[in-house]
Amino acid sequence: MEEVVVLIVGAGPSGLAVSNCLSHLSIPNIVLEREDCSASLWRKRSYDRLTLHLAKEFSSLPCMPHASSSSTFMPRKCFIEYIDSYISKFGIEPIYSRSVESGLYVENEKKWRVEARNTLTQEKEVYVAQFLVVATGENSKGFIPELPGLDGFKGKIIHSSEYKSGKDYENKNVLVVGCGNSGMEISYDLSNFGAHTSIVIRNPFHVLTREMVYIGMLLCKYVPMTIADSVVTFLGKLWYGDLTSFGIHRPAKGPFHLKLASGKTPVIDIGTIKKIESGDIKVLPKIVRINGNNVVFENSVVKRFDEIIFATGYKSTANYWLKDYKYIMNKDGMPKRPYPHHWKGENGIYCVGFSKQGLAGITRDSVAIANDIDEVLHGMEGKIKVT
Ligand SMILES: Cc1cc2nc3c(=O)[nH]c(=O)nc-3n(C[C@H](O)[C@H](O)[C@H](O)COP(=O)(O)OP(=O)(O)OC[C@H]3O[C@@H](n4cnc5c(N)ncnc54)[C@H](O)[C@@H]3O)c2cc1C
Ligand SMILES: NC(=O)C1=CN([C@@H]2O[C@H](COP(=O)(O)OP(=O)(O)OC[C@H]3O[C@@H](n4cnc5c(N)ncnc54)[C@H](OP(=O)(O)O)[C@@H]3O)[C@@H](O)[C@H]2O)C=CC1
Ligand SMILES: O=C(O)C(=O)Cc1c[nH]c2ccccc12
Repeated sequence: MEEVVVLIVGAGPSGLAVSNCLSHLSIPNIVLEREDCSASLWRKRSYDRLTLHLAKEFSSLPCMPHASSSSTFMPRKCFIEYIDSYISKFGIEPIYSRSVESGLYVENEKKWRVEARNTLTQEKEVYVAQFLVVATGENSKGFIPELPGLDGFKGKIIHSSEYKSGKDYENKNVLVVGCGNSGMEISYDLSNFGAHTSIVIRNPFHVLTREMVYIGMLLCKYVPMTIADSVVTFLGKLWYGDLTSFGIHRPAKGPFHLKLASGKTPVIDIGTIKKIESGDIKVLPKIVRINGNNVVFENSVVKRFDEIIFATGYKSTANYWLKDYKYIMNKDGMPKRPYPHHWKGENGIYCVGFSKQGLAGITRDSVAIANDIDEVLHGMEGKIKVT
C-alpha cells in the first residue's frame, strides 16, 4: 500500500497538466495511466490526418506556450511532440500500465482508497490518497448505438477511434454514421482514397471553417459571446449558403453558446461540404434497421454496404472504476455540477477535462484544482500563473 497526497488517474493532457500545476506548488502527486504511454488518445486512438481544431494559442497546457516555430493549427504529430516536451521539461513521471479499477472514499480515515492493476504482471496495487483527481477523459470509450439488426451486419464495423486512414477502403461501399467532426473528416478521407462514401445526418449542426472559429474565439475574449455567435453564424451563412437540400440545417442557438451549453462542437469543415455538394459523399437520414449487408433508412432508401464506421461519439468511463462517483459525478461518469463549477466535488475529489471545452478547458480546470488543493493544504491564495 502506498500513501500519497494527490493521486491523479489518467496521463492524458489533463492528468499531465494537473500534475505539473501541483508540482509547481510543491504538492506531491502521482499519475497512474492504464496504457504504456501518455496521451493515449492522441497516440493510439486518432487518425493520421488529425490536426488541432483551435489555433495554438488556445491549445496549450499551463506554463508552456507552443513554440513560435510551430504551425498555427498543429498536426497530431506536432501536438504529441509538444506533450513529450511538456513531460520532459517538467519532469513528470506517470506510472504506466496501471489500470485503475476502483476508487472508494473511506469515511473514517477521510481518505481515498484506489486499487490499480499492473497490466504487465496482473498484480493489484493499493494507493491511499488525501485528494483524488479524475483525469480519465470524456472520450474514454467509443460509443456505438444499438440499432435493430446491427448484430447481423455481414460487413466490418469499427468505431471512429480505430480509424487510421482510407487507404484500405478503395472502391468499398462505406457508411459513416455520425456527422460530428470525426464523421465529417473520416468521410472526406475515405472519399479521397476512392471509397464510395455515405454519411448519416439526423440533427442540425453548425458548419464553419477553422478561420471562422478562430475569429470567434478572439471575439469571445473582448465582446459578449452573443456577438461572436452572430458574427460567426453570419460568416458561415455567407460562405456555405443554404445547405438544407443536403440535409444540413443550422441550430437555433449560436455555435459558441451551443458548445458551452451542450458541448456540441461545430463542424469545422476541411472540404467535406464541397464533396457533399458535388455528390462524391452521399447524405442519408436516420437508420431504421440493418438486414445483412443492407441498411434501411428513414426515407425508405435501402443501400448495401461493405463496412460501417461509427463516428457516434464517446463516453466517460469514470462511473465504472470510481465506485464513489456520487461525490462528483452522475451515473454517466460526467460532472454533476454545471460548468464552471464542475471540477470540484466533495471529500477531496476533483475532475479535470470534463467541461467539453477541449484543451483550453483543461488548462482552466487544472489551474483551479491545484490552487484549491493548495488552499486546503496551506490555507493560502493560489500562486499559479498560466503563461
Ligand atoms: C478525435 C478527437 C480530436 C480532438 N481534437 C481536439 C482539438 O483539436 N482541440 C481541443 O482542444 N480538443 C480536442 N479534443 C478533445 C480532447 O479530448 C482533449 O483535448 C484532450 O485529449 C482530453 O484530454 P484528457 O487528458 O482529458 O483525456 P484523454 O486524452 O482521453 O486522456 C485520458 C487518459 O486516461 C487514461 N485512462 C482512462 N481510464 C483509465 C483508468 N481506469 N486507469 C488509468 N488510466 C486511465 C487513458 O488511457 C488516457 O490516456 C479532441 C478529441 C477527440 C476524440
Ligand atoms: N481536432 C480535430 O480535427 C477533431 C476533433 N474532434 C473532436 O472530438 C470530439 C468528439 O467528436 P466526434 O467523435 O465527432 O463525436 P461527437 O459526439 O461530436 O459527434 C457524434 C455524432 O454522432 C451522431 N450520432 C450519435 N448517435 C447516432 C445515431 N444513433 N445515429 C446517427 N447519428 C448518431 C451525433 O448526432 P446527433 O447530433 O444527431 O446526436 C453526432 O453527429 C469533439 O469535440 C470533436 O470536435 C473530432 C474529430 C477531429
Ligand atoms: O475541437 C474540439 O473538440 C474542442 O473541443 C475545441 C473547442 C473548444 N471550444 C471550441 C469552440 C468551437 C470549436 C471548437 C472548440
